[in-house]
Amino acid sequence: LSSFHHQPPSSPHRHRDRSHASKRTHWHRTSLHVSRSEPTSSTDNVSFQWSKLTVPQLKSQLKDRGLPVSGKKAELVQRILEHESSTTGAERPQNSSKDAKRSAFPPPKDETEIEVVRKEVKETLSLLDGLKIGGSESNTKSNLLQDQSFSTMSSQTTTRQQAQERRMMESLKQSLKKTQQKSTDKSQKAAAEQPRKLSAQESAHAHRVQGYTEQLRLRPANDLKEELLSLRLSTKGRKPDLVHRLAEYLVSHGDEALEDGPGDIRLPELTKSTLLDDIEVPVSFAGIAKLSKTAASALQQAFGNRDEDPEPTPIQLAAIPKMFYAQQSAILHAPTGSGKTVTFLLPITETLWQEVESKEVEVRNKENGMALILLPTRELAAQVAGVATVLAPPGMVRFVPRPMNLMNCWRDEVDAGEEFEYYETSSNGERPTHEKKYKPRILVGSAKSIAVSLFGDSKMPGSPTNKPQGKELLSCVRWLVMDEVDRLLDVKKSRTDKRSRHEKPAAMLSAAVARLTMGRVQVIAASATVGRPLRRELSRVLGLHSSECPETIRGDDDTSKLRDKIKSDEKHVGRAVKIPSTVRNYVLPVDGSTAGSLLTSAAFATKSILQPAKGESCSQKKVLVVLTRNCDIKLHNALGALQHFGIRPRPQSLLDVLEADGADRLVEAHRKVSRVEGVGGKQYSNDEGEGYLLVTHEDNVRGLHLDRLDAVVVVGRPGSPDEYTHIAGRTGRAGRKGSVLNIVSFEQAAALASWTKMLGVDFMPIDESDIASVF
Ligand SMILES: Nc1ncnc2c1ncn2[C@@H]1O[C@H](COP(=O)(O)OP(=O)(O)OP(=O)(O)O)[C@@H](O)[C@H]1O
Repeated sequence: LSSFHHQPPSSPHRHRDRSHASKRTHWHRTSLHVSRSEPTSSTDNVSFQWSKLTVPQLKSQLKDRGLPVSGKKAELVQRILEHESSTTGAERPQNSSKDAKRSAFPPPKDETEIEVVRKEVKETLSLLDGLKIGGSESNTKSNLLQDQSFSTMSSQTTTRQQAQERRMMESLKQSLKKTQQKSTDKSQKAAAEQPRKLSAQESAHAHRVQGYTEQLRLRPANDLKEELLSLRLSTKGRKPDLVHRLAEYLVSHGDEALEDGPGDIRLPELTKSTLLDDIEVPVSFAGIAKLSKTAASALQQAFGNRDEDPEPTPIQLAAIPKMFYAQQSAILHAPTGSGKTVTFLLPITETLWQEVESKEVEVRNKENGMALILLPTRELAAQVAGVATVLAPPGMVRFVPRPMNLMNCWRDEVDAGEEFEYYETSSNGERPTHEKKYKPRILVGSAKSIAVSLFGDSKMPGSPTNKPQGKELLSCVRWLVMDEVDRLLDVKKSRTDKRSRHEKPAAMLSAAVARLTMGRVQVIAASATVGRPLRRELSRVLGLHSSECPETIRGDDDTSKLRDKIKSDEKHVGRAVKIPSTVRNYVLPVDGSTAGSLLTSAAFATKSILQPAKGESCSQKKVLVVLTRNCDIKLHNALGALQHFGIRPRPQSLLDVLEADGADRLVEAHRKVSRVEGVGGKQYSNDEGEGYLLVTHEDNVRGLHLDRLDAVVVVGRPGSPDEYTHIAGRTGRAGRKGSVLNIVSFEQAAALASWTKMLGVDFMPIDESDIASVF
């Protein structure tokens, strides 16, 4: 033993020499066998041999030597080596059996060995378990695991057990080898079968699926699920499954599906109008809806000229047939000033004209179907009511300027009867017109006025309209229109945004209409800014599953190329609706972000824009100044400052201009500013050449049409890119040119520039001295 005390274990050729092992009664485990017959003097070899021991074995060795057992394996080995080398040279009582035992290559304790074996067995078993070896092995395993009381046995029993265990180990290893062999055989077989070549068609298919997969992988799983739902495909599985399912569908259903990029997967089957397939490509209003005489002449007068019929805008072309003939619900998504108002009004007014002219329809009052048109502001409601009045059968449009008893809409005029005759001073004031007038069928108002009229609010003890009558009224609704729908509903931009605790008036009204009509209502929503969150919210308030949300119909703004476009590609509809290309966007950065500095710059800039051209006594420009929420400037302060600078025409508040005492006067006043009278009837004299300067707040400009507006001066940065779209969209409407001048601080100018890509516009910096020449 003493000759071996510095010898580390040799390579563990287990059981090689059974007779030898059996002689060493205190060495039980093969893993620790050391061949005394092969001593080595090389230090490296010694270290190598020690390092072949497992950590528990090394620790046990250290313990035996009274050395610390902490540290990494290398440290343990090092510690033993150091100890061994120090003890080798040192004088020590060789005869002491205790020391001999300690310094000799250690006969480890039985327990340690047993622990080691147990660990090995466990590892092998788990390996086998992973390979799912059959019943006999698992039985062995359970037997083995049950038999765990090694440490308490006598050394003899332990030896016997260890021999038995060793045999089991051997058999387990054999099985392991066999299984491994089996699996390699299998994979070799599979590999041998593989080289079947894909046909050209199959590989093209695989290639296209791969292409789509790569694009779709970038989309969030929820978007993919939404698309799958809208296709009525299963949404089960993990994201790769969803991607593959969608990619397969897209490949088998045509490439148009991804024309707009994977960001907004649009599928031909869903966007294609089945109606348009049967109709010759229409380029006139008469082609897209059966026009009444009134509408035809109004549209001709407003949008046509002597030689040509009026052309519908892309959104009118895409949406009117679906809404009029197919009575389909829709979300109209088109740029500002693209004619969405006529798009949603025409299907309603033309259906009413048909009913009026039809002899079959007996009842011509609200029970036959009402239109409820909701707008975010009173002024916009007045504007829409003005257009509707021109297009609808006389008397059918009722504007709700403030909360009121809605039943008065009918009571005021006549208590009973289908229709009645009335005299109205014709618009040019020459002689009375003798016309039939019908009972109201179209209610137009701000969502708030109508909701308070029906449900009351915290300030009113009861609702102005009798509740059962209000319910009856809502159950008669056949068309529910929400213009500027993203403003009317509480649209959460992200899933983490919190919805306000109270429902918005439009949400309450739509939910009530959907409930009372049992979903038999044609919903038309419109805005220049429509996104997924809006569709989600709309589905929610209507009580629909997201797959049943009304189809989004889009129209781009290139009216001039309309005819060619439709002929070449009927299915294509532009994806992102952006600020019209006719609008130029300028930025005037201002030193300092205080209200005072912004206002002063705005006043100077407006004065420059309104400078009369050579030969003009006064400016003919039409300018709107919009005060954003974040500039924090009060309307009266802005008006005061502009007056102080002596700007001509005199600045006026937009709302004051539109404001009038009484509903009809409001509509009238609005007509004067907006020239919505252009749709039909006479032209109100708005002194073609005369310019104006209107000032208003960001919240009030949504949807308002100010005819021939040349420029919008935006003071401060609007709240969001969507808001900017709506503000800038007051100019450059219906194909006309327009300019927007943003008066912002340097920081805000940088923030504005970050919206460039999103809005699809270039913000051009401009110097104060260049404004007069550019505008
Ligand atoms: N087919 C047409 N041809 C020419 N002009 C049209 C046509 N249809 C509508 N217009 C005119 O375009 C202008 C803008 O229309 P409208 O107010 O409906 O825009 P909008 O799409 O509702 O815009 P916003 O999103 O700002 O509310 C109006 O003056 C309208 O009379």
